[in-house]
Amino acid sequence: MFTVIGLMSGTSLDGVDAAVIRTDGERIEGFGPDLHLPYPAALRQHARKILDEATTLPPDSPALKAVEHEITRYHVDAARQLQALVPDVDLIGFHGQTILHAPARHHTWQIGDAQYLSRATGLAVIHDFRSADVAAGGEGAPLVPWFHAALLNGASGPAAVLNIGGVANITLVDTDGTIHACDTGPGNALLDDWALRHTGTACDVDGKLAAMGTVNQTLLEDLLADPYFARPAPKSLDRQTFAAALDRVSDCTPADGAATLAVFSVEAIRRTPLPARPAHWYVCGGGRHNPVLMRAMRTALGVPVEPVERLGWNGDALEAQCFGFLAARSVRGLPISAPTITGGPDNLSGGRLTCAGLMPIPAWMRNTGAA
Ligand SMILES: Nc1ncnc2c1ncn2[C@@H]1O[C@H](COP(=O)(O)OP(=O)(O)OP(=O)(O)O)[C@@H](O)[C@H]1O
Ligand SMILES: CC(=O)N[C@H]1[C@@H]2OC[C@@H](O2)[C@@H](O)[C@@H]1O[C@H](C)C(=O)O
Repeated sequence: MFTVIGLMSGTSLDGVDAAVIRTDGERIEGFGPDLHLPYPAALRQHARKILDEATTLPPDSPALKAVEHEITRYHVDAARQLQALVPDVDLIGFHGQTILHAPARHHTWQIGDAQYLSRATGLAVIHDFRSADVAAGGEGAPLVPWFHAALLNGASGPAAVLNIGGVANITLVDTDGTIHACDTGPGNALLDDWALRHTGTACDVDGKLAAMGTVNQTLLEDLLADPYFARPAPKSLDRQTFAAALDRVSDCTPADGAATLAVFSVEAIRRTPLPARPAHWYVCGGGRHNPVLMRAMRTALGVPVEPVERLGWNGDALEAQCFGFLAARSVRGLPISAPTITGGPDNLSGGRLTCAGLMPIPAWMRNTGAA
C-alpha cells in the first residue's frame, strides 16, 4: 500500500484539488485529508489566456512558462499542506493543467513543472498521465474510470458515475464488470463563461440565472446536432470544443442563454450512446452543486440521480484522489487506460516518474524494483 497525494487542476481553472489516498492501485484502503486551493482571479485569467492560445503557443513561450510556474506553486503549496498533516507520504500523482486536448492529432498538453514539485516536496512525482495512451492512438481521456470502478467495488450494475466538471464525463460499469466511458459534452464550462460575461461572477452560482430563464428549444436542437453527440464512445473533448455555442446563444437574454446552456449539457448526457441504460446515476464534480442541472437531469433520465455522497464518496475530492490512485497504478505498471475507456489498442499503463536531483531513493521504489 502507498500513501499518495493526488493533485488535480481541472478544466474549470478554479484552483487545485488535493487529497491523500491509501492504495495499491487496485484496492483502496482509505482516504486522508483533502483540500481545495482556489486560484486568484488574476491567475485564472492568465491561465485562461494560455488555454485560449494553446493551439499556436510555442512550448517555450515566456507567458506560458510564467503561468506554468505559478500553477505549480499552488500545487506545491497544496502538497505541503497535506504533508504537514500526513508525514509519511510515498509519492505524488500530479495531473497538471490541461491547456489543449487534441487526441486526433496525437496531442494532449498538461502544463506543470514536476521537477519543481518533486524538489519542493522531496517526493517522487508521477505526471503526464495521458500522453502514452494518446501516442498509442487512444483518446487519453477520461482516465477516472478505473478509479470509479474500484470505488464501486463490484456493486451490481449497470451504474453510471457522472462527473460534471468544465467538461462532463461518464463511467458506466456494466453488469459483467466491463468499464465503458467517454466525455459526454460540455459540463459547466459554457455556463461559467456565460455567467462571467453577463454577471461578472465565475459561475452561475446555484443556477440562479438559469432558473429564471426559458430554454430556447430551436437553439438547443441546433447545438445538439453537432456530430460529436451521435459518435459512439470512446470519445473525449477539449474544454473549448463547444466554445462556439456561446456565440450561437448570444442573442438570448442572460437568463434564457443560461437555461439553454444548462439543458444543453444535460441533453448531451442523456443522448450519449451507452451499451446499457444505467439503473442509477451518481454525480460528482462541481456541477452537482447546481440545482438546475441536477433537477434537469432527474427529469431527463427518469431514474435516480444522486450526488456520489450517497455512496459515501467525496464528490469534490474525487478527481484528486483519482490521480493518487492512478499514480500507484503507474508505479506498479498497471493499466490506466483501456480500449473500452479511451479507445486505445490495449490496456495501457501510463504516467512518467520524476525525482528531483539527488533525492534519496524512496523505500517503496526499492521494494517494487522501480528504481
Ligand atoms: N454552487 C454552485 N452553483 C453552480 N455551479 C457550481 C457551484 N459550485 C461549483 N459549481 C461549478 O463547478 C465548477 C467546478 O467544478 P469542478 O471542480 O468539478 O471542475 P473541474 O474539476 O475543474 O473540471 P473537469 O472535471 O472538467 O476537469 C465551477 O466552475 C462551477 O461551474
Ligand atoms: C484532457 C483532459 O484534461 N480531460 C479532462 C476534462 O475534464 C473532465 C473530462 O474532460 C475528462 O475527460 C478529463 O478529466 C478527468 C479527470 C479524466 O480524465 O477522467
